[in-house]
Amino acid sequence: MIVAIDGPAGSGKSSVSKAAARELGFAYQDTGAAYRAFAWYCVEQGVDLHNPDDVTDAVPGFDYAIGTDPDRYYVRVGRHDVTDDIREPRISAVVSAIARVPAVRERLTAIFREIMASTERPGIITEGRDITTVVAPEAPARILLTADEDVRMSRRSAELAGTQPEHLVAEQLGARDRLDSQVVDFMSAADGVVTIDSTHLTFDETVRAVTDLVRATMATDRN
Ligand SMILES: Nc1ncnc2c1ncn2[C@@H]1O[C@H](COP(=O)(O)OP(=O)(O)O)[C@@H](O)[C@H]1O
Ligand SMILES: Nc1ccn([C@@H]2O[C@H](COP(=O)(O)OP(=O)(O)O)[C@@H](O)[C@H]2O)c(=O)n1
Repeated sequence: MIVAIDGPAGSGKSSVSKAAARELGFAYQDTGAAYRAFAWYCVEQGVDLHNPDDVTDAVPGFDYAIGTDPDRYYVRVGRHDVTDDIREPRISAVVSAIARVPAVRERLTAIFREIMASTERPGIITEGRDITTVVAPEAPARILLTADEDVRMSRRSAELAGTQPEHLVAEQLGARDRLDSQVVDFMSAADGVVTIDSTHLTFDETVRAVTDLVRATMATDRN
């Protein structure tokens, strides 16, 4: 059972997908982590992030691993555990530049599909920006998770509490969404994609909306 979830930054994709996967006994795949890990790798290698040819040349050397057990999340590049490093503002600030390079999207999409195909659990929730439209458009359950921009910004500020001034977090989030929107459309639901708007929902209510939809889809599939 493949569950695809897309949405803008701070809409709750990672936290909600992880909690829903835990409840359903599913695996959880965070695809944004792969883009962040590739950005980290390019920075380490001294690649000019704004030169698409240089970024493309870095693709074959990218050795990536991610934990898909919602209780054992990790992200590795080669021998390096980059789980925390990829969340740093210096990576958030440059990830959109590498995410627009076609060779990067092609390679990462292939990795995402391999991970979905090899899960040993009864299902996997994969979340990102283009999962419902490009990576797994055939998934039986496809969700666009949204929330009003000011709500998303204050949730992300709360997560980063104290590490960065609130206005900076909001500016970076808005700038990243604008850049990312030039490459994939994650603000409107494609045909057959169910929108869950969490603006007025609690976290638990949002998780419930996802698990209810997945269970209903599984019940329909059985009949
Ligand atoms: N109703 C809600 N739905 C989703 N997330 C919520 C909600 N209320 C609060 N949050 C918090 O907002 C944050 C969303 O961040 P995250 O899951 O990283 O989003 P994304 O992966 O889309 O960037 C989390 O800290 C989450 O706990
Ligand atoms: N399927 C995806 C997932 C992420 N991304 C890119 O990866 C970046 C980081 O994604 P993320 O999901 O970790 O970002 P947050 O929403 O958690 O802040 C995004 O800003 C996009 O540039 C993408 O292009 N396609």
